[in-house]
Amino acid sequence: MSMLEVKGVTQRFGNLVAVSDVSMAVEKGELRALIGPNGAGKTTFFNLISGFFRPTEGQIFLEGRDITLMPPHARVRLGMARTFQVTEIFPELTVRQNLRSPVELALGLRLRPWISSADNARVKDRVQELLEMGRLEAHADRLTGELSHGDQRATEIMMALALEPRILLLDEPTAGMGSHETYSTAMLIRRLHRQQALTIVLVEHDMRVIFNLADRITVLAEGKVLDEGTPDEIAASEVVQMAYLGKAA
Ligand SMILES: Nc1ncnc2c1ncn2[C@@H]1O[C@H](COP(=O)(O)OP(=O)(O)OP(=O)(O)O)[C@@H](O)[C@H]1O
Repeated sequence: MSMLEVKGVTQRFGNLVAVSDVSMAVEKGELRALIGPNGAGKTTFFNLISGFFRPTEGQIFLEGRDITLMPPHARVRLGMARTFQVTEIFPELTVRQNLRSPVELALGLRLRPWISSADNARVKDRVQELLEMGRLEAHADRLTGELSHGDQRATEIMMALALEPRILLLDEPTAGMGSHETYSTAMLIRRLHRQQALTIVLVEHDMRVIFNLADRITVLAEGKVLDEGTPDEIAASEVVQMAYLGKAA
């Protein structure tokens, strides 16, 4: 059974068909990249997967369960976590404080009026583990808003990971970064993918990141799947070169 299966999904906005009859299956432990020119429908498709939009047509399954009509928070409970193009951290909190809430949520402690010292120790240990995994220990007690763009993004990715997702959706994780930060963010994603055997779907514009990280690539153009395959297959694909890279094969 696939981790994520999208069947014939269409999203219309009035007369505009942003996503048109798209199907895609992502297997457990796979890192799938979604690429396509501007306006191809990548963000819309991501919003459909994570539940921010309900498709006009089609169905979406998470580990065989129909989640098409499920709101985002219910998908989170089933193990789907997402980061956004614009980082969603609390800049006035430290990195450690930012990580605490999703850890409490994952441990089922979020709505408790008080937390026992044993539970508090569990939260602290898990936060520490996430800081280490994200290579953020040195910044743990700094205000997140004062960190570099790359470290803020790493914090956000670790906040998503704190929810112990089975599938992680990353929306342009290297957007707005210089080459050094892009590289370290790509390495973080690779480490998490390998060490945690995590299924990841990412939308990304940076071709080096995509071709270095992805197991498979789905290319969208004008709302449709233009091609799908391994990085080598996509690099050699004539339709992709014609439509996406804008040059003759
Ligand atoms: N909420 C909306 N209402 C109306 N039209 C929308 C909406 N969201 C997206 N669109 C349109 O749907 C099409 C696909 O947009 P989308 O943002 O999904 O593409 P994209 O591949 O993510 O582009 P980019 O790479 O520029 O982010 C575009 O023509 C866009 O203008």
